[in-house]
Amino acid sequence: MKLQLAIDLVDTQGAINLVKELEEYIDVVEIGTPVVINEGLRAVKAMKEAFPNLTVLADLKIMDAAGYEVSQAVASGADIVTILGAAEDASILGAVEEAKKHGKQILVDMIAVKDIATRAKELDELGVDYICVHTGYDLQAVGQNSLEDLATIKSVVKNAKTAVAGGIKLETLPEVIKAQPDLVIVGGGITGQEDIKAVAAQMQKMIKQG
Ligand SMILES: O=C([C@H](O)CO)[C@H](O)[C@H](O)COP(=O)(O)O
Repeated sequence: MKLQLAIDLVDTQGAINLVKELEEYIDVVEIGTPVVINEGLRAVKAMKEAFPNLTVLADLKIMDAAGYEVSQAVASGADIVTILGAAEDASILGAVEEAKKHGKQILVDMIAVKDIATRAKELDELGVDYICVHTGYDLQAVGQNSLEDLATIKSVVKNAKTAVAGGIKLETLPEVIKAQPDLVIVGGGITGQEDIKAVAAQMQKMIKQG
């Protein structure tokens, strides 16, 4: 099980400053969708240049023109690129093919997918690397989480790794760990805390203990 730090609400320099403090506790750093919208793929490039040994995920949430968009993210230094599970199969295949060409990976974000079990099975067969259940900010605000969906994808997926994101905090991490995803994605549960180092260190410890 690995820990991914999602960085959403700062600029490129703010993101780099966060990783300077937290690098030793995380396995993957995510340049979040709001950062990409504000700063473009330059944020991904700057992160990879600052931390060449860290796995960098570009949270583009691609919906179309997938091969091209993945190619641009990879050229900017992304190791993993996200696409939406609701995208057409042709887009998913385009993303997978482009990523594989460069030895990179695709994470599918299942946000807003209604039939999680059926779509996860299809995506697994399309050869994606990760399938991620995700409660976005807008549904976190009404108290939802993704634990049930995580159990669902774990029961149908044969090859892809599983991931979970959305509102995970230190207090809810034990429940998430119990469900055994391959990747735990945490944003505000670290970046929004007073002592970000202590929280990240504690999360890393708990995740390593599995
Ligand atoms: O993907 C995300 C969201 O849609 C905003 O882009 C977040 O990175 C993801 O939800 C993790 O962040 P937290 O919910 O703050 O843990």
